[in-house]
Amino acid sequence: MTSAGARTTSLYESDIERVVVSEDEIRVKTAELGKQIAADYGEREPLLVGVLKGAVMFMADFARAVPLPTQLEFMAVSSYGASTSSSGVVRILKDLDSDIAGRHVLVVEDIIDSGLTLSWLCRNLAARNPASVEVVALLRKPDAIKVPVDVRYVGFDIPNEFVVGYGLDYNERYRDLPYVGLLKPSVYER
Ligand SMILES: O=P(O)(O)OC[C@H]1O[C@H](OP(=O)(O)OP(=O)(O)O)[C@H](O)[C@@H]1O
Ligand code: HPA
Ligand SMILES: [Mg+2]
Repeated sequence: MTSAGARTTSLYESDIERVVVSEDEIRVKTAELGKQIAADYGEREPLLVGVLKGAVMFMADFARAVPLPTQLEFMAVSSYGASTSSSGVVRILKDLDSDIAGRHVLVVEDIIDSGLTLSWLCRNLAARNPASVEVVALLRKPDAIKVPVDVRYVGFDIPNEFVVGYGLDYNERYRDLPYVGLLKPSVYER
């Protein structure tokens, strides 16, 4: 029987130039980050804040890779819309369901590109009086950063190219691709 991952891969194959971070690399790194964070937090119970929609796959896998009791919250923000570059204007589409005052907040993000989304979000969360705010991001583009963001945990530094998969979209497509891949420019130049 063909696995769901294999089916998704073959459906999108002609749109992907190359794999940037493979399924195996994501799995191994997520386990490493989970262990490291558990060691760093010790007795402190993190409140994971996943940033919808991009972080949904990483959040689901990461939450199960942290050998600590965690709680899950989600925020939805959008700065990209249907474009491949950030508008710089961040909108809250869905806010947290609970009060984070006194909590150890760990923001879970799929990617830091310009840094605009996270720098805005960290300021927004810090204003709610949490005990701490840290960030774990699966991907970061060091050459694209426009505003500095203090990120404690990063999975992979990647080149400054538009990638899709594992939660990351182009025009709401490819989020279900099981790896992170480089989208052929011909797809967004269509
Ligand atoms: O560092 P930046 O340049 O701000 O880019 C990173 C952000 O952009 C993407 O979200 P997007 O706004 O596209 O929403 P989505 O997660 O729903 O795709 C991504 O998921 C990050 O949240
Ligand atoms: O490279 C990217 N791909 C998809 N979504 C994104 N949001 C910021 N950067 C990216
Ligand atoms: Mg997006």
